[in-house]
Amino acid sequence: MPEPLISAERVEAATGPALAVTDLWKVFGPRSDRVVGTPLADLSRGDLMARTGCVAAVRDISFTVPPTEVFVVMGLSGSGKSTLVRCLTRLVEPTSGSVLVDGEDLRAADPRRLRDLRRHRFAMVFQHFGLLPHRRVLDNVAYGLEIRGVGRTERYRRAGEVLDLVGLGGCADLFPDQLSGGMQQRVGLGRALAVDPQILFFDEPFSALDPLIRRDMQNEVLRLHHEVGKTMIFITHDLHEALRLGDRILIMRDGAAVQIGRPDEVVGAPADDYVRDFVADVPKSHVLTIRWVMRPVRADDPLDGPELGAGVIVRDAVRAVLSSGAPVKVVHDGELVGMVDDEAILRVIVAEEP
Ligand SMILES: Nc1ncnc2c1ncn2[C@@H]1O[C@H](COP(=O)(O)OP(=O)(O)OP(=O)(O)O)[C@@H](O)[C@H]1O
Repeated sequence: MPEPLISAERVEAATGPALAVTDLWKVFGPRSDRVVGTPLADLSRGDLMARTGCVAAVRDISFTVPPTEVFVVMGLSGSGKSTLVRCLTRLVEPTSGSVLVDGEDLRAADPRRLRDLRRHRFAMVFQHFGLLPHRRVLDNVAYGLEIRGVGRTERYRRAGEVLDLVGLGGCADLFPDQLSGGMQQRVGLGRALAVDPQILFFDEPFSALDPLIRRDMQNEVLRLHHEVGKTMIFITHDLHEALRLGDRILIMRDGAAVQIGRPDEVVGAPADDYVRDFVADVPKSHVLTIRWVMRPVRADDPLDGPELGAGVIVRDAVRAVLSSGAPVKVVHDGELVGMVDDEAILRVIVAEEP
């Protein structure tokens, strides 16, 4: 029987985190193994370089990613995003720390096991699509299955299914250079999805696309995520992309994690001035939930007005709040947790006026 696009057993088996990263370091340079655990590790990047010639590309990072989460790693150029994500598949060897994939210690995997994991559990989507120019779109999508030894009929069947999923149903027989950049990246997405990976890694996949196509592709990722429910690790240097796609965002600076949080947490409670500056221009009403603008319930509050969930985005609550005669009740898990009135909503909207 052909494998389904998403294997149900795997979803059920994945009860723990899909990925657990603890105290991860990557130091490049001479005698890089002599930095972590010594006072050198506390030096700034510049001082460490001056003293030892080493770069701490990833500094003591820990996080876990539950199954099906979209986890975004965001930071400026040189902040260590690519190195971090490469450590998660051991394309770069971590200097210290641990990486567990579905509970399995990745650093303990021998080369054979590592190859197996890369073929069966991980898939990558890169900025430069990495398509095989002399192969048809269908063969490009089927490539990972071919490497796995899946028979021709089955891999074409599966590749055809995935092409439909990524909106390229009519393009199977074309060659990559007959497609636009956005379509080529859809092929890249299809190729990654075809192998039914446990974790999909995206390394700045849309940076080379123009803004409209880029937005299209972001929507495509959201749609596909909704349909296939994969765990996704997505690198970007674009805050807006991070806020649109991420269930949670890890913000990196000079190799370290400055903040890890949901988009509303990053915008509503920036961890420091660096993050505050980053999010200063974000339209708050597009990201903050009403939890961030509600006030405590007062004894004299009328409780017969409408109610909204605490997770509703402010922008989506404007009409309900402004058209209600009474303050709107904010509920979470069936409990009344606060009230939102016109004033709170208008304060957010007015603050966005240029
Ligand atoms: N192989 C390497 N050898 C030495 N230093 C490296 C190596 N790879 C990366 N670095 C350094 O590590 C730091 C982090 O680089 P990394 O590429 O991970 O950052 P990034 O946030 O992904 O940046 P970009 O968005 O420009 O790719 C940089 O200072 C970089 O010069």
